[in-house]
Amino acid sequence: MKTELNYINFLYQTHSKKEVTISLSYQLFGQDLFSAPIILINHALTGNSNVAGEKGWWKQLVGENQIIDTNTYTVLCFNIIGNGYDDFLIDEYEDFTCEDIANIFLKGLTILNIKSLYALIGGSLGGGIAWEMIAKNPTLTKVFIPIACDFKTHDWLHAQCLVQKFLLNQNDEPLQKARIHAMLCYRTPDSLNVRFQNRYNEEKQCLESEDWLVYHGNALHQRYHLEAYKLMNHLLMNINTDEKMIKKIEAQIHLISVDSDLFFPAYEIRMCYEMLKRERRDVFYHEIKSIHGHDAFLMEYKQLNTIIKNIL
Ligand SMILES: CC(=O)SCCNC(=O)CCNC(=O)[C@H](O)C(C)(C)COP(=O)(O)OP(=O)(O)OC[C@H]1O[C@@H](n2cnc3c(N)ncnc32)[C@H](O)[C@@H]1OP(=O)(O)O
Ligand SMILES: N[C@@H](CCO)C(=O)O
Repeated sequence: MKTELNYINFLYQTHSKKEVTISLSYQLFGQDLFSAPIILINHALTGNSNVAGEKGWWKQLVGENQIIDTNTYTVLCFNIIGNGYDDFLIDEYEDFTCEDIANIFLKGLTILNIKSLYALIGGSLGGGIAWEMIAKNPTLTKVFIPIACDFKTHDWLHAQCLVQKFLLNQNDEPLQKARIHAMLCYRTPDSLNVRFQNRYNEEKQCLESEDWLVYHGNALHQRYHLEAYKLMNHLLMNINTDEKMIKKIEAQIHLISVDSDLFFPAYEIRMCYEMLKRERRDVFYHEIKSIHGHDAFLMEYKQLNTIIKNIL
């Protein structure tokens, strides 16, 4: 399996009219390019191009003999520029929109000479970027699987990202505090209450739920850059795919929601399904049942794997 980082360099003008030199990094897994069907996976908020293998963030889904089987497919994953995984960070993060990232990924595909994909899959923010990509190129892929995301950011998600922005722009442990707030949006009251049952950690003199939140704040602080988190939050806050264009998408579309997702509520994704269904036949809706909320797409692998196995 190939896991080294590769780079594509080009000039790009952002929607805000800034000329930037882009060094788009990516990883390939599985079969050699052009020898097998290509699946592009767009990573989620704090993910990266390392989707499979020992440290792969989606190794429960992608890899040898996994549902997205690298014995069968070429799996390609770009890093959202500025995510820091390739040591590249962006200070002026508000120069970029989700549409820019979609343009940059599409340009990357063109430079790699990839004219079409077998499947385009994205989770959360990665799914939002995938929506923007496919709206710009409706014939890009045969199968489109956006997971726990929608083609636009709705008000409640925008509001939570605004709180994230406030936390990220203050000086007292900005990344840790923002992550703690975000964890509450990725989960649900039931997820925490059922799991922790008000248990108290005598040694640490706090509730176990508090210790868990603090752990996740510190864990992200150790593995992630503040600048990258500001950018990802800004992108999540501004998914805004042109609704007229999504009706032109030619792919078979499989929308996957989580019934308890607070970020991208299942009813919003069902509304998108119903809108698309009025125009066409090959659109399908799947729902993960979980008490865990948005992060269920990183936890409920039995369900996710069954859904994706039946699609591919
Ligand atoms: C696309 C992407 O999301 S990128 C990468 C995947 N995402 C992340 O890593 C984001 C951060 N991680 C998470 O949100 C979660 O770990 C998930 C969604 C991957 C899994 O959630 P859960 O099943 O609830 O796992 P949980 O948060 O309890 O534990 C994860 C790890 O933290 C550790 N941990 C959790 N709470 C504590 C604590 N209070 N003290 C010490 N360690 C802790 C666990 O031991 C576990 O370690 P392990 O991975 O070495 O086994
Ligand atoms: N919890 C995941 C998904 C958020 O959408 C992450 O940190 O990337």
